[in-house]
Amino acid sequence: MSSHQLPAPRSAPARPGQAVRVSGLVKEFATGTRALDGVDLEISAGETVVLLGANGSGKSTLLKCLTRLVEPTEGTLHLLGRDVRAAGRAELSGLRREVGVVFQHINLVDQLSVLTNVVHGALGREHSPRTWFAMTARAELREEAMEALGRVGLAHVAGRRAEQLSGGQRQRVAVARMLMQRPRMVLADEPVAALDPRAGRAVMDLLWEIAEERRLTLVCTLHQLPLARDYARRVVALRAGRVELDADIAVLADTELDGLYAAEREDEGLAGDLGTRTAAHRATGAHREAVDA
Ligand SMILES: Nc1ncnc2c1ncn2[C@@H]1O[C@H](COP(=O)(O)OP(=O)(O)OP(=O)(O)O)[C@@H](O)[C@H]1O
Repeated sequence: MSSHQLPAPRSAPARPGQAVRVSGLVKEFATGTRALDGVDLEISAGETVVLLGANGSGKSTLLKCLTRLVEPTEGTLHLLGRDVRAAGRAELSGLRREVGVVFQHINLVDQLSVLTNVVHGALGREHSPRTWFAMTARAELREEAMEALGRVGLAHVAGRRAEQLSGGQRQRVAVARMLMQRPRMVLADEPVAALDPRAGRAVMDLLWEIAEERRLTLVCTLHQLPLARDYARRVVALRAGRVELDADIAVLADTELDGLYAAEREDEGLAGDLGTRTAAHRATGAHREAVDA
């Protein structure tokens, strides 16, 4: 542990039905950048949340801290009912298996077939050590992978090499691979940033439909406000490592959403308005719909 990392304080366990419970989360990188500066956030199991905020506001760092891909500096962190900061290596690996990730940069293995890439999504589920080749040969996994490819509308490209696919198809294959993990929760970090509008919407449709079908908790960072309008219900916005807004998007004016991307020097007035709005929503509980897992 580096000198600026404090031990995790003991905290009350997460409530049943709660997927994420973050309190006072701080991440200070070795460079001195305080990417997260006291984030408090609760997400119910089965809830979908869109994370907004300007470049550098801390969205990716927050997602990475949730599974300790980035080690938090301070604060408490519960995910799927477990104390993430107290988790040992085995518990953390188990937790990561339950969390599917979809990133902007799609890391398929180009030289392998689409089907093989999808089969490899089951790697984390395998308890006995197996080689990739042995796994790929297993009929039941290939069948399940074909079903996952069917779910994302790409069964017809199963035999092609991944390098032959378009960006939109690759991202849908990444979703199929993530399904093989049988996750309880999905973290999507700008999943459509590199895609054209039509392909982007196809991927967003898939993520939202799958989350609903399987009652998955979904946390998705986005930069495109029109997409946030069309898909989000609850939005959480970060600014400079803090939660600036946590509200039902339906009640937010376009100017309020645009304001999240305003230059720092314009922050004062807008932050005041948004803070008030956030507090009002918290008070009524209107921003959150609990769905028991
Ligand atoms: N590994 C790192 N080392 C040092 N600083 C980092 C590291 N990763 C991120 N940062 C810094 O932390 C801050 C938050 O970055 P982060 O990537 O979380 O923001 P973001 O909201 O996801 O941005 P974007 O929308 O551009 O992806 C930025 O100032 C960034 O430069």
